[in-house]
Formats: sequence, C-alpha cells, structure tokens
Amino acid sequence: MKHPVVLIADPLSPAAVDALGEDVEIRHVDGTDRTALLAAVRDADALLVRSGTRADAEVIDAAPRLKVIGRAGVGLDNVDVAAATRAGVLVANTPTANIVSAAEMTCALLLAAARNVPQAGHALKQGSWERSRFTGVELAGKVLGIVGLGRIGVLVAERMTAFGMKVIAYDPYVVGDRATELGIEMTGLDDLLTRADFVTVHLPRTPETIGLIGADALRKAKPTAYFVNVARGGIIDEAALADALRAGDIAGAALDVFETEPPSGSPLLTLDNVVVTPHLGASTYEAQEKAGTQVAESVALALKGAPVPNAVNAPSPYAESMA
Ligand SMILES: NC(=O)C1=CN([C@@H]2O[C@H](COP(=O)(O)OP(=O)(O)OC[C@H]3O[C@@H](n4cnc5c(N)ncnc54)[C@H](O)[C@@H]3O)[C@@H](O)[C@H]2O)C=CC1
Ligand SMILES: O=C(O)CCC(=O)C(=O)O
Repeated sequence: MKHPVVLIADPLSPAAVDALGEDVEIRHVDGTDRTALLAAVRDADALLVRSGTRADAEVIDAAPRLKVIGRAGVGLDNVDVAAATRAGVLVANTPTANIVSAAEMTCALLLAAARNVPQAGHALKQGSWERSRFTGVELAGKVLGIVGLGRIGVLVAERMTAFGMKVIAYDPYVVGDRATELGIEMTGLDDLLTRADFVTVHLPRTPETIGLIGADALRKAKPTAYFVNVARGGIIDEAALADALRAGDIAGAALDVFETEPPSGSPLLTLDNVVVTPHLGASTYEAQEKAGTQVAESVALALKGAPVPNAVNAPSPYAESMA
C-alpha cells in the first residue's frame, strides 16, 4: 500500500521525522523556493512548515491531496488558515512548544540592548577597548511595558520581575485576575508608552496589530526608551522605528523579526543602537524538539482521521492575516 506523503518544507528537528513513524513517505523541499514548493506539494498529503514557508491559497490550491498543514511553532501568519479551511485542510500548530525559548530570547535581547553587549563585543574583536562608550542602563527599578500579555508575554513578565523591573501591560483581551496575581498592572497603550523604559511586543501579526507601534506611538515614548520585538515584523513599523532611532526620540531597539525576512537593505541594520538577530526566538534544541514532535504527532493523527488537539481551523477572535 502507498504511504501518505509528508512534505517537510522548513528545517525541522530530527525528532519530527522520528515521531512521524514509518507509515508515511517523507519528502523534503526548500519552502522558500516557490517553484519547487508548488511542484512538490502536488503529491503531498501533509505539509510541515516553520515560519520560512508561506502556505498560502496558491500552495493549498496546488495540493489536491492535502489533508493537513502542520506548523511547528506558534505564529500562523504564514499559513492561510481560511483558505485551508475552505479546502477542507486541517491546520495544527504547537502553541506552547517554543514559548520558553521565545521568552528567554526576549530577555536576552532586552539585556543585550541595555548593556550594548553585541556592539561592545564587536568593537573589542576589532581591537578597540572602549569602556565609557558602551556604558549601559540598569534594568532594576525600570518599567517594562508588555504589549500582548499572552503565553510569551507572561513568561517575560515573570522573568523580568526577577530582575527588579516593574511590569505594566496592555492587552484588551486579557480577562480574569492572572495579571494581578503576577503583580502586573494592566493599563492602556498610551499610558504604557509614556511610562515604559522598555517596551516589548508579544502579539500575533493580524490586521489589528500591523503597525500598532507606529510613528504616533513612538512619539509618546520616553527618549530613553528601548523597543523589543520578538513577535513579528511590522507590529513595530520599521520605517517609523528607524526615524525615531535616528532622531533620538528613543534610545534603542532589539529586533528578532522583520517585515521582510531576511531584511536585506533595511536601514535598521545600519544603526548602532539596534541589536538584531535573524528570527532565532524559537531556535533552541529544546524548542525545536518539542515543536517537531508535537507537530508530527498532530500530522500523524490527522492522516488517520483522528481528532487533533491543536487544530486551529475554528474561527479565532483575532484571525491572523496573510498581509
Ligand atoms: N521570534 C520567534 O521566534 C517567535 C515569535 N512568536 C510570535 O509571538 C507571538 C505571540 O505568541 P504567544 O504569546 O504564544 O501568543 P498568545 O496568543 O498566547 O498571546 C498573544 C496575546 O496578544 C493579545 N493580543 C491580540 N491582539 C492584540 C491587540 N491588538 N492588542 C493587544 N494585545 C493583543 C492576545 O489577547 C494574547 O493575549 C506569536 O503570534 C508569534 O507571532 C512566537 C514564538 C517564537
Ligand atoms: O522557528 C520558527 O519557525 C519561528 C518560530 C516562530 O516565529 C513562531 O513559532 O511563531
């Protein structure tokens, strides 16, 4: 009997392949090579992606056998869930597999920006021992503003509270006493922007969140404020951010994600007060093993027609956009 074809379009942990078992035929394609992807998906019963591959309507239409798209990670802005649902294709992500890694990365970038770690290290490797130039700021006693108090936002709050930061947050969808229990003050976005010494966004990329932090928002921030984005490019408008950084309207930024990835030619890459990483929030062995295993288990269940715990086809209150 012919086994169902599982097409892996982004680099996944070997654990994913193990968890898929022997009853499937595994094929690989570079999901960023559009032509190759559209050709390979034609025979696929399942498609496995991370954030590098766009599983949009064109891909779904090119895949007549497709039953399931597995997203090894959280964000679904690269998967057209509505088109998949219309085509009867189940979509499943791994909503908790990489959240600790993403939160730890956020804390790392916050500290790196506050203490100029990459800039000072780079200068030293170039032979320059410049201690005063890289004087930083302490986090203790400072206000951390978290925009989007979901799974990752809460983990960041817990960790940065241990550094002595006062945490305030904006999230109109948070209900209940969770924030109070954690000692987090919920507030409006404008108040957060005017009070925060560090602002970090932990939102999905949706029509509502694209450009949420734009020129107006940045104008409200303290000139000493730092902005951190380990969520999705475009939630902090990059052109407005570059302008604010150049003008000295804010002190610095740390970015793991970009409007276009890779962000070739972005002015942000040329600014000294910007710390950057190439979308590494989920790139730990632990997160990838969990995401790979969980997504493979979901795909294996879907191919058997069994219920899948992390299916996301149900309407969401903030459906992610393909914009
Ligand atoms: N850099 C990386 O490698 C990673 C990035 N991510 C990104 O982080 C995002 C957040 O992840 P989680 O915390 O797990 O998601 P989550 O769904 O647990 O939390 C998102 C929070 O944003 C809030 N929210 C939605 N729209 C909002 C708005 N307009 N204003 C304010 N708050 C709003 C929701 O109420 C929710 O509490 C993901 O969607 C993904 O894009 C996730 C993992 C790794
Ligand atoms: O490792 C990846 O594919 C990106 C992780 C991510 O951004 C997510 O899970 O939303």
